[in-house]
Amino acid sequence: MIDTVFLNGTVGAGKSTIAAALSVLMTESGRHHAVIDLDHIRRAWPTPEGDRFNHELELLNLRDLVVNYRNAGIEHFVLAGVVEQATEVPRYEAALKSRGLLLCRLDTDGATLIRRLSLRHADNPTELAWHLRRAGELAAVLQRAAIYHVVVDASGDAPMATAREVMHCGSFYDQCWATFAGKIWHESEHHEIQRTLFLPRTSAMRAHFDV
Ligand SMILES: Nc1ncnc2c1ncn2[C@@H]1O[C@H](COP(=O)(O)OS(=O)(=O)O)[C@@H](OP(=O)(O)O)[C@H]1O
Ligand SMILES: Nc1ncnc2c1ncn2[C@@H]1O[C@H](COP(=O)(O)OP(=O)(O)O)[C@@H](O)[C@H]1O
Repeated sequence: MIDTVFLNGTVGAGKSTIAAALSVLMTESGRHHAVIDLDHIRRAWPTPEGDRFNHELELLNLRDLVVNYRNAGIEHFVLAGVVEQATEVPRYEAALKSRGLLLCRLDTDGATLIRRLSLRHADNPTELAWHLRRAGELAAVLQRAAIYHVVVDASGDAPMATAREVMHCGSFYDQCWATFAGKIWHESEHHEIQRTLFLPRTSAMRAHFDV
């Protein structure tokens, strides 16, 4: 059973924005949940050598936060962050004590990414240049790694619509989680499974998750 949605994606893809929109949907459907923006719990300086994004500190912080959230009755988590390698997924699951983590990659087209980042970093050209460069670099890394359960297009201007699409996908995977035991599909397998399993998605998901 899925209790966590991890929004993965390149810099500026819309992870934080869609996480906030998912929180609205989860509130409306009565799910006790917490949103954790992983950027916020790894921001510290200096960073250890060989871990420029403070990944290890992020996982330690996550583990401790989750204890508090769970003690407070939280059962579902929405994470916004970056997973570059499949080997990191079980580490997140362990930190969260998750019974099912849906890894959702948000894809945003290049022109939209540039527009969003240019707005977000309008006051700092150095920051803008860093984020634009890293956005392209990380998008390529994530494409190559091809680790996800679902990919959702986040180029649109309506975050709630994108969040609904994520929820629909989550519902679909919830229904076949026992069969696939959370397996993350690589690109080739994914297309095969999409052909056979994505067909009942619309009606099954809508019935379950529509808000
Ligand atoms: N591997 C990996 N792990 C974590 N984060 C990653 C990674 N690669 C890139 N990013 C993205 O880098 C962006 C820079 O983060 P910050 O501006 O917070 O700077 S800093 O990391 O604190 O120095 C920030 O971009 P945004 O997603 O736009 O916020 C991070 O998400
Ligand atoms: N659907 C959207 N429509 C319009 N602007 C968006 C949308 N999604 C994100 N943005 C804007 O784009 C920028 C990057 O989004 P953000 O959620 O911060 O991405 P990430 O967390 O992946 O870096 C932000 O300034 C945000 O307000």
